[in-house]
Amino acid sequence: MTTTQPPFATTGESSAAARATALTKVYGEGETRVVALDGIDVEFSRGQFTAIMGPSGSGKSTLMHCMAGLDAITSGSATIGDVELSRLKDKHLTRLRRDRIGFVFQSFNLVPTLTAIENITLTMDIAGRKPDSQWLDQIVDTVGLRDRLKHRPGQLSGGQQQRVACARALAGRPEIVFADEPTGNLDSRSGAEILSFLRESARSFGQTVVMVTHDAVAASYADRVLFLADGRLVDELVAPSADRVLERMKQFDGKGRTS
Ligand SMILES: Nc1ncnc2c1ncn2[C@@H]1O[C@H](COP(=O)(O)OP(=O)(O)OP(=O)(O)O)[C@@H](O)[C@H]1O
Repeated sequence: MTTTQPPFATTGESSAAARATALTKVYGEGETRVVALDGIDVEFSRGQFTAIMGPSGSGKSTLMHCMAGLDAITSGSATIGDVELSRLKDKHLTRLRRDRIGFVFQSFNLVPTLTAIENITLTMDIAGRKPDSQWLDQIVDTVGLRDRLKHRPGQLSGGQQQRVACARALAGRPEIVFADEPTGNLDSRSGAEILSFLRESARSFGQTVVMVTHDAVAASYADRVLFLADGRLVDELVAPSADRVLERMKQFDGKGRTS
């Protein structure tokens, strides 16, 4: 069997793990036309943990979906490493998502019939990639799952399930991890563990992480917070505290516009 090099193999020279340039996303047309993203320019540097905040409908999920190749963009560009997503055919986009991007969802999205360790290595098993056992060990220990690896999701608490999902996201050493409200279904203690892990993965492992959240405390774990309103990037806080994030959020009115 011959294996072909994926078209998204890159030199690794780009300093940013991901980048949006004049990224625009329009849904519908005519009366139902919605400009969800309106010319976004943003860079996600390697090893940086970024939180995305903004009022409901401001475009947070759309930005994440477009950057992760889950939604097609209308104009501009979205790149992972040096790869322009809009140039990829579906098959290659699927492969890029599988091999280069890690996902953590609010609802964990684990396979109920598989054990924790089988869930963690599932993506690599599907890709036919052999997990790096030393790396796996390190992740499993960092998330504190060593004694739960043979448990199925139904035998784990929500926090433990989300730790499995985090380990799964990092297992293949992806270019970038996208986390969509990862603590939305967790109590504050379990949430804090997940957020500490995401922060630690950026600091200790150089993992690039982008997280959408509504929670100022969650955002304060990030290196920086981006604020969206009406599909535009309107502000950024570096080394945020929960108080500063809350203060900034108060400047949005109920319709999601900045005051
Ligand atoms: N599939 C779709 N079809 C049409 N409009 C959509 C679609 N997805 C999102 N939108 C619209 O795009 C805009 C941005 O939505 P998006 O879900 O990205 O916002 P959000 O900031 O993630 O909101 P929330 O905080 O409520 O999850 C909204 O006006 C939304 O109604």
